[in-house]
Amino acid sequence: MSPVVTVTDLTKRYGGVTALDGVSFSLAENRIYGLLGRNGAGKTTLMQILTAQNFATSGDVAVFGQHPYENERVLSRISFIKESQTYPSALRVHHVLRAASLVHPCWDEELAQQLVDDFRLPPRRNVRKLSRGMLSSLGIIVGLASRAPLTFFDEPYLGLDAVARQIFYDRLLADYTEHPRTIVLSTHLIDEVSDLIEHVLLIDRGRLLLDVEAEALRGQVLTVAGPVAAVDEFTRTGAELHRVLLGGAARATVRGDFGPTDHDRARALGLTLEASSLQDTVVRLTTATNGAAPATVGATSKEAVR
Ligand SMILES: Nc1ncnc2c1ncn2[C@@H]1O[C@H](COP(=O)(O)OP(=O)(O)OP(=O)(O)O)[C@@H](O)[C@H]1O
Repeated sequence: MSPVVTVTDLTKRYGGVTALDGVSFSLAENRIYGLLGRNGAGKTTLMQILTAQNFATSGDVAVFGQHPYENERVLSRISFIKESQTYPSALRVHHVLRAASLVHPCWDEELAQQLVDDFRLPPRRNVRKLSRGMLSSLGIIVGLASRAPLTFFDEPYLGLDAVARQIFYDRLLADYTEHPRTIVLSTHLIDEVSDLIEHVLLIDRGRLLLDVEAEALRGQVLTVAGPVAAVDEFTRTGAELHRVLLGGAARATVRGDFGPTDHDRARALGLTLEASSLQDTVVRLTTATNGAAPATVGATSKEAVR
């Protein structure tokens, strides 16, 4: 099946700032992607280019097999929900939903109304009078009810409380299960979405660090803990990303091609072994690339980054 998005050697420079640096990947049909990375990594720039709201400096993008710029056939199949979306101040909530229904051919009005109830949005309230979280809810409703074959959520939940965020995750998963499509979710709340994400794209300083199935990643990055000598022995077979020393004990995050025999090996060495959380993996990978020098710590809670 041909990819929904193909990005080839994409570079974007803003003057002296390289926001994207030779990025290549593709997005398959009917998957949920997590687009992750630290502040300033280049995530928004990438989504802007894919949705024709920004220009590449070099490289190619194809969306549904075509260039997205001024391409109505492509753009009508995309929904892009941004952090801090603004609306013309004269509009009320129901006006925004009506306008969105006109530009998104797959719009589902019943779903939109159900989400308005779920998020307790007052339909007749002027958008200027919505709270910060209510504005985010409105964006999320547009993103879900548009049912676009390619949907981008760029940090969609500024100001949204924990209950509303959970409603978003639940409704997204339920609707995606019934109406599969390609969804790209960019977020810093990695733990909250780790069960939703099927494929991870991790960007760091404009470069693609990871392009991997979430399930495969879970087996590749492990946290191993126990006596220092035993941890040293175990980590010989992987790339160590991070270590904490506590007296004679160590806790290390290690990346490698691990299998069942490694779990037996850890047990034989008297070590505990567990899969790192997605958030921990992202933190370790994006701090390990700083090239920070290893440090030694005593029996404190301070961390030594390798
Ligand atoms: N219009 C612009 N002019 C100059 N530099 C820009 C512009 N837009 C973005 N940048 C820079 O490009 C880099 C990538 O920014 P971008 O907004 O894509 O990152 P991000 O991963 O979305 O960050 P965040 O998670 O903080 O939203 C940053 O260094 C940013 O300062």
